[in-house]
Amino acid sequence: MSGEEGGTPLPPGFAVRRSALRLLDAVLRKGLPLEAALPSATQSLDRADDRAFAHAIAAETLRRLTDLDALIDAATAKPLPADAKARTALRIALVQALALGTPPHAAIATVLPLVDGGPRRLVHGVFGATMRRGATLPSPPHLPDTVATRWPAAWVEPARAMLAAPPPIDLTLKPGVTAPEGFTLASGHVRVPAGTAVTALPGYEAGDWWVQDIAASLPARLIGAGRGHAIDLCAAPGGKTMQLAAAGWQVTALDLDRKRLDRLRENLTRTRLSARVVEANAGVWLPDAPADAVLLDAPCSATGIFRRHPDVLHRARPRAIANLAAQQAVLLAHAAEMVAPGGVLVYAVCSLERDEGEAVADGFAASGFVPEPIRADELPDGFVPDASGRLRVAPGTLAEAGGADGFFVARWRRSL
Ligand SMILES: C[S@@+](CC[C@H](N)C(=O)[O-])C[C@H]1O[C@@H](n2cnc3c(N)ncnc32)[C@H](O)[C@@H]1O
Repeated sequence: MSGEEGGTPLPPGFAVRRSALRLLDAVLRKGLPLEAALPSATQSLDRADDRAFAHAIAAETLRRLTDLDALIDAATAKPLPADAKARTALRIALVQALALGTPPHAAIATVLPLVDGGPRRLVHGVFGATMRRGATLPSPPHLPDTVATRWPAAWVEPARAMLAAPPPIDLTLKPGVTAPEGFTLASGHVRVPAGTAVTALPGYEAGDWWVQDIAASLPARLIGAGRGHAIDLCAAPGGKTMQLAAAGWQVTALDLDRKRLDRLRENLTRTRLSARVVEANAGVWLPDAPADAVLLDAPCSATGIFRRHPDVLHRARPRAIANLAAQQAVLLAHAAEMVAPGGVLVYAVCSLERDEGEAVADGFAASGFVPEPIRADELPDGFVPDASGRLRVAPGTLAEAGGADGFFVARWRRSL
């Protein structure tokens, strides 16, 4: 037994489920990223494997939330409120029994102490009825209705398929290094299978490469090689900074998050690359002299990385997207002030939301800037610019090779 509550012994494993419930509460009620909620939601768990299991339960629940809720709603006469503790407890019990291989008796016994009285009887009854009728979870999972109706219809089935499969891991290589064994989608790139322990791969200690989805490597690829000054705005943890430094630029890497900048510095140290690191707000800071290239990888809803972080599908609500879009427009206008005549400006977001991508680029109107259309021959096979020379990486891209994160990239040149 793992303790007592009100004189009743608690079953082993209860504390893990309580942490999973706290994680789901943090994401679904408070709108926090799952990763950010981990330290406080799992602080009562001493063992790393318990913390990892609580994380896995919460992540799988978020991946399958729409289908879990459909099972719960099918078994309740009156729908439970979205934020009812009984609904969250049921989600945790059902996801374990139907997706994570936990024996049903353990799945229910470990969540029942999360709820009292009537709700406890309800959780017990709904779980039992659902299991007795042999319910299963569909594969691939369904997207939340809000997302499925907001995204273009053609994205929905490819996105569901992406949600079903663990994503492969992409490595960006420093020029001239010997690549670890893997599949190559572009020059300077290797794809290794999902779940690979990357720190054990050859070249990790030597800093020959870093983890970066192929789509995330495109904004810096579209700046190319150069000898001048490049400013990487919103740079941490430094994937694009390392690309630019490896491509010959003198890089200024700026971010306002000190902890993420520490990770950027660690990444530079491991890869033996260099950049000037600045802790500042990209909406306020200005360089001493304008730069030859400015890359703005703006803060966004991150819906493009939903297959690694399914919480984004539930946190990207319309108001949050509108607020981010307003912030992105301000940051882009300020970034333009940092570009020297003749220099290049690249805007990128790992978002699948039109409002954060195409609409922000449409609204950019700094004088002296002309669009520099992205050409198909600048992109790895499988990526195609749109008719106006901007790049939308949508669900379904590279589907046969394991997919790619969602991204939007636009490019301008300062003519004067
Ligand atoms: C999409 S992530 C950047 C990923 C990074 N470019 C890379 O390739 O590794 C967005 C970053 O923006 C930073 N950020 C958010 N608002 C900012 C602001 N106003 N000024 C500077 N950095 C900001 C966040 O701390 C976060 O590190």
